[in-house]
Amino acid sequence: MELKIKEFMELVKSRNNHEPEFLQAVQEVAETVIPYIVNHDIYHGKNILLRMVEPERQISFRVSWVDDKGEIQVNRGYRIQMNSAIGPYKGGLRFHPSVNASILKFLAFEQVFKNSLTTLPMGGGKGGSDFDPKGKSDNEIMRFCHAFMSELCKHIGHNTDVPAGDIGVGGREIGYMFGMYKKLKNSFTGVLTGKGATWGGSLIRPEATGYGDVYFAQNMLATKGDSFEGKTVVVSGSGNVAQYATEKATQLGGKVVTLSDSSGYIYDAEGINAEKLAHVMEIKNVRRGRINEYVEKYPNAKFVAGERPWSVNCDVALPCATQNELNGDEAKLLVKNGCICVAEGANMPSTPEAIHEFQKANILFAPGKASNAGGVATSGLEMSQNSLRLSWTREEVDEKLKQIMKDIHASCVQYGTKEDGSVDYITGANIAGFVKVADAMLAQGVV
Ligand SMILES: NC(=O)C1=CN([C@@H]2O[C@H](COP(=O)(O)OP(=O)(O)OC[C@H]3O[C@@H](n4cnc5c(N)ncnc54)[C@H](OP(=O)(O)O)[C@@H]3O)[C@@H](O)[C@H]2O)C=CC1
Ligand SMILES: O=C(O)CCC(=O)C(=O)O
Repeated sequence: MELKIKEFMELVKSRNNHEPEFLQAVQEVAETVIPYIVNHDIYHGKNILLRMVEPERQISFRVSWVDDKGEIQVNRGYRIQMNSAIGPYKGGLRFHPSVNASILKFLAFEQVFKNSLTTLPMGGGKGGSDFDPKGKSDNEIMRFCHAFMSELCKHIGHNTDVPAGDIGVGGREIGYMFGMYKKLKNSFTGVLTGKGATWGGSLIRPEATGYGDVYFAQNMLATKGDSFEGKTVVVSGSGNVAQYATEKATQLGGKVVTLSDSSGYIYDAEGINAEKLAHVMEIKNVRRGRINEYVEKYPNAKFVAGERPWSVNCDVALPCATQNELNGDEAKLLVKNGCICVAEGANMPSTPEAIHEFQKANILFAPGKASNAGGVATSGLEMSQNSLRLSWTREEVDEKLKQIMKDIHASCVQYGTKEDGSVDYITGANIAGFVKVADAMLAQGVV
């Protein structure tokens, strides 16, 4: 078996040698899915996984725009259309200076499995740009989004590829991109999700990734007869996912004591309650400031510059910032300090060494492709509402989201339960995600 995995990875490496994040994501899937393929004759001789690691289409394009000083700026835009076996390509757009083909391919690859897990008919894709939104004026953001969409619009469509937000892309950016798409195509369609509630968006979509992450952790804790009540929770990030994970964990009786951004983390031993979270949202979503501003209003809290929050004692950890933000040593520290549950809100935030530590300690660990799938699932619900030309209430969407997270948890349990009765959520998520896509690919032949 190890030889098969090694041979497969050597082939993937030879084609994608300079893409470490992509190789990391593929390695994790290969280790869990190849043994499953070996034991299931229907997949033999079909090279399904080899087909799945090759994007169906990879688009890269120039984005030229004019900044407030009148200077011409050039960025690179991308869309990776990874797999459309079970539905139109679906996945977010990331605007961050670190964006490159490796990062977007890892995200698009994971998206294929995640979207399959949601139970909804969505293929996988991802895109974005190396554009840095930090410090840009609102007009500069608008001009960039318009320029980006003036090319992307040629490659997407409500039945072809439906992008959404990710790091650096929220409601504001989706609005500007939607406006340009509509103008260029002269057509009002559900081509993007994460739209405003009055122009085709779904209620609960802004909350969905963070809420879904907490619902997933709630399901994991329930397998041990446990809950969020009275738990100390460490959250990283302070963007969309972190904010709503904090809100839901608090509503369920947990006490969230940290949030972070790329400059460091804040620690508030008294807990980040609803009022304090509203202040974080004001700092981050309105003033677009830094997390250290929190301690100006709440001086009992402290700001730790240049560090991540994983040394803080907790019962539950929710990494909600970015990939590879939690390493092996930090995982060891979390376990040593009593953490019993880690549910990834971000995509691939734990390094392979960190995952190894969590698995060695046999604590509850959920990979992002399962635990953060609530965001894209609610995007799927937004697409359904757009097709029906209807809007569901908050309660209706939240109920559907809860049920989807429960179903994803059940799929992980179905495919990931080990002989000793514990659940390997990585194996469960990868195999459950794989089976649906692979079966569709088999049915559709070699295309
Ligand atoms: N939005 C969604 O619906 C979904 C998002 N995700 C994933 O969740 C994660 C967070 O996304 P989201 O909340 O939407 O993004 P936001 O842009 O709203 O927030 C990102 C947060 O992560 C921090 N961050 C980003 N890059 C780094 C870095 N290199 N080092 C430290 N901190 C960093 C940011 O800090 P700073 O401002 O300093 O950069 C910010 O606090 C990502 O991994 C994303 O792929 C997954 C599923 C759906
Ligand atoms: O809602 C979507 O389509 C995208 C969400 C996303 O990018 C993700 O799940 O990582």
